[in-house]
Amino acid sequence: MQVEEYLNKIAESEGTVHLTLIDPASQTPDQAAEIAHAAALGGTDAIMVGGSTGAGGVLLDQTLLKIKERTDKPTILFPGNASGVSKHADAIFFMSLLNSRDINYITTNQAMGAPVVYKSGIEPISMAYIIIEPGGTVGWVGDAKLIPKHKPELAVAYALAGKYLGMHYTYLEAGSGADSPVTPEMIGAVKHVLGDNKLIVGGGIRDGETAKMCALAGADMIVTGTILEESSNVTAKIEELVSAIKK
Ligand SMILES: CC(C)=CCC/C(C)=C/CC/C(C)=C/CC/C(C)=C/COP(=O)(O)OP(=O)(O)O
Ligand SMILES: O=P(O)(O)OC[C@@H](O)CO
Ligand SMILES: [Mg+2]
Repeated sequence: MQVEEYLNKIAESEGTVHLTLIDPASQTPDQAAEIAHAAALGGTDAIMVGGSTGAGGVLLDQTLLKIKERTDKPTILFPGNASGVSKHADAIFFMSLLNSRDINYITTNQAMGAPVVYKSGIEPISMAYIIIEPGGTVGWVGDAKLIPKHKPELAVAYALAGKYLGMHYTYLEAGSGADSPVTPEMIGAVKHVLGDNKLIVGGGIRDGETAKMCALAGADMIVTGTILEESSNVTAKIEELVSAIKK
């Protein structure tokens, strides 16, 4: 089954998907594989692999190969640029940073990466990637015109643009390690206009309560990365997050 279909079925049947983000630049490939294995034991639905700086090439390939040895969960590339493409993944969030000022993050990296995706046969999942205040590393690297935290109507405008451009998924990104996630108001307003299109929320989600708030507000999928890099018991942390968001 295609990864996009797999994720949609979980969102529709279990309420919300949990996605584990692993940044290849944050640990060795073996350590990344252990995190992925522990996350799978905790009930995560898929493993996203990507980072905004230095997460491409051999390190990315090795990280994906080691993860594949330790879990059968699908691996989905979360690319920081065209070097974030690898044939060793199952799928790629083929994303455009819609509120970027820099064409390289709107279409150029995508055009440079597309032939590699085509040749590798990995599954592209189209995505509108929208950066919300504070934005973190990705907001700086992607030169985003940050959407104010308390202006849901601006996020709605970009989400609708992505939908009308044919992008299947919409990602509201507060930035890795953000001190607080996107607000429930913004999540609800965006999900309302998306209808069946899936909404992903990530950035600053550290516990089950916050994840539940995002899910109840309308998020179809929740991403956590930093908290797992910092956690001494990844399986327990994932169990906390998953039990909070599943029906
Ligand atoms: C589809 C293709 C081939 C490329 C898309 C390229 C785009 C649009 C990238 C968006 C901008 C960007 C830099 C995205 C990176 C996404 C990501 C992995 C963010 C998390 O970055 P971390 O490296 O974890 O942040 P910290 O360094 O703060 O932990
Ligand atoms: O690292 P955290 O804060 O969990 O954010 C996950 C993802 O949204 C980062 O791009
Ligand atoms: Mg990171």
